[in-house]
Amino acid sequence: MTARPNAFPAATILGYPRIGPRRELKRALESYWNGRSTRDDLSAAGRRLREATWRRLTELGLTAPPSNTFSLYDHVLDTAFMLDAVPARYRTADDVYFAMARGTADVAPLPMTKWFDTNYHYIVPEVGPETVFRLADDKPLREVAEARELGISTRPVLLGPITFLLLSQASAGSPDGFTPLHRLNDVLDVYAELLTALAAEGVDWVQLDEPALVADRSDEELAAVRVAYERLGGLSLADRPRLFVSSYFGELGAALPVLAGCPVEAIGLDLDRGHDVLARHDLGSLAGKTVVAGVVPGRNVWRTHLNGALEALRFLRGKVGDVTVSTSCSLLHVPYDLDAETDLDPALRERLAFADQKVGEVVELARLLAAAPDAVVTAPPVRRRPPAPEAAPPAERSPHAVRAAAQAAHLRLPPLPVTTIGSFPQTGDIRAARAALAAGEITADRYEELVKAEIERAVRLQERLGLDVLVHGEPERNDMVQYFAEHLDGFAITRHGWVQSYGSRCTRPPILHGDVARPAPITVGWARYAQSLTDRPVKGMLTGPVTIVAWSFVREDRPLAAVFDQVADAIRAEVADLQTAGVSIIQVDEPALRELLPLRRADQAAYLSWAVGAYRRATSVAADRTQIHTHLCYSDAAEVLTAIDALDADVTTIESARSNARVLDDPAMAGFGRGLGPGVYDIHSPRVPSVAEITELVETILKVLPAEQVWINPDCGLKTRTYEQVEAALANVVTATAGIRGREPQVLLRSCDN
Ligand code: MET
Ligand SMILES: [Zn+2]
Repeated sequence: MTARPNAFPAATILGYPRIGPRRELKRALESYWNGRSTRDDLSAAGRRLREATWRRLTELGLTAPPSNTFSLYDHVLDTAFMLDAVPARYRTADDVYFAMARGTADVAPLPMTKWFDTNYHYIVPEVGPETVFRLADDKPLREVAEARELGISTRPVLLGPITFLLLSQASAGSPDGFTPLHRLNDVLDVYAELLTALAAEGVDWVQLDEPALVADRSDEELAAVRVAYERLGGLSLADRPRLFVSSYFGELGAALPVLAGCPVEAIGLDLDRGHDVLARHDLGSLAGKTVVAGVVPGRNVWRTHLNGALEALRFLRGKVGDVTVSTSCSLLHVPYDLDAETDLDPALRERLAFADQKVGEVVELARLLAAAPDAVVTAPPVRRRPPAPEAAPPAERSPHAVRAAAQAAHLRLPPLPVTTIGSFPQTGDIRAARAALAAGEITADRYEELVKAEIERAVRLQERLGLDVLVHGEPERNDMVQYFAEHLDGFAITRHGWVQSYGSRCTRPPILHGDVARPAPITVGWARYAQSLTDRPVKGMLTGPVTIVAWSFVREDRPLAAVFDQVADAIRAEVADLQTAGVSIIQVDEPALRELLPLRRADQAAYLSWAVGAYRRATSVAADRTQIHTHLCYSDAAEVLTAIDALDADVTTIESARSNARVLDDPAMAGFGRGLGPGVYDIHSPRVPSVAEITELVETILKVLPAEQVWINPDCGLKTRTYEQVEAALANVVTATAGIRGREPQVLLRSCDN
């Protein structure tokens, strides 16, 4: 790869994981938060990780690797901090940055939400008319200098101004009609200052990430894109580095001609998700710019089909001239290195590429592209997608009214039944037992005894507190998806495949690589044991097909809809077996229903119909008198309410305590015709809600929903809480419910309870 002066490197990546190959950052953060180390220790840990990353990327063949892709918590938070968008209430905290991320004893943290359609979560900045922007932190410059000391020049990566503002929320008290985008000009002042400072440091190129441009954008937003990049690109090349605006997670759509018309030197296209862009007639408008072609998928763990990628690169080169090989997005969303996975089946390993292998792929593709400079592909390469399967119509259950009557007669529950979402606290003992089993230090029989003891503890507690529908507490599960993946054919589990979810939190997504099937019942033994301990109904507890797929790395050689159906069939077999074992209530959780929702509205209906189809396929084997529950964790359920409704579960539990049941203000919510349990206990906080608070919340709910539809439950599972907190909180939930039942018995009496 010979460098032309000021040319963009021939191969690059948009970003790299930062948590550390052995989760070093997680350890460093947690030790700092627990007061076991200093801020300096934490900074030193960060420096070591950055150094290791730049050295590794250089060794793998990248020139000018990206910098400023590291973050102590989140890159959106870093951007807010850098621009001094720090709400006043955090300014007096000892550590302002972490106060915004995690809150303090006095102030709640900024909200956190999902980064587009990934499992990464970012901190939502707050921007108001009063925010005074200034360049308050020089992190991008510091990282450039730090790398240079190692003899490595880097390309700093910044979150673009448009995406930053579109992801921000208006601060409380902003006037009606205000949106953060109204502050664009002020934010651009700071970006301009930063660009000038970077140029003074000798930086050649800077990357501005604008993933928000792959979602539907209004004319006003597109106009803002033009304003931003005419302004920044309009700076003279003495005062700024060359600008590379990267888009990812989909196609640029209407933003493509806008960006193409701006004085920026390079534009990044996601050719994995946005492969169809190759057929666009306006690609020629990119001539004269460097096109950074994201042909190596950054979001999955599969090897790239090098021939197909090369064909796309050659076609693009024929259209636009200067082409660089890249990943489709940052590699933040994949594990570091396949070489660490020595236990994986070699045949599967052959098919996989983690971050380091993907770096190898971009380098190899750049070599192949350069090796035949005249090779041009003239017709846009079409991606050979596997054919869509025949859509099998979802099997139907009887109408809800019929089921409700059968269930009422069978279950004979009191009005406002009290239940929980599934998990009880995961004690240190049960985690230790699982580790001991994995290490071969205890036998499977001993492990079973320990799990049974935990189940009994949870069941006895629920009986003593007076809950109406019990759970077994899920002590046997390390994670609600991994547990099922470990028991189904077609999945592999990695050892070190951690991916950052937020802050210090990581998940290890299973790899769904083959045909999914259930070789044997998974949960039936535990469910049967739990039910044998009590006369009250104990819910069977399963993870739904959509969530299993959403939280795994999924094969791409079959259509997604077909994969959903296979997973659905496995769960359906489990539902059938639970039912045969005498379980009368089965909960099939779908907390990830919204996660795979496509970013563009036009694609959403098709996704929701597969997702809903898979859920119904999994649950429609339930007899009328078997009550199907589902659980979703978020409060803005209204967004996918039609889909939730279409799941056709008999009872749906959602989060609502955190938002004071505001979820019910949505008019759509009032039309929801089946059982609904808006959470009355916020399990995300160690606080124990009082009887009065819970009573008030239930009363708010009863103003909107007919009492015979209402269930009383926490917001989500209890696994992250302690037994002490859970016992106190659930006791208050039961007391509050009993008070309300006592007060309004006639209203609450169910027609079937005569
Ligand atoms: C993220 S939703 C969690 C549902 C699961 N049944 C639990 O209680 O833990
Ligand atoms: Zn939940």
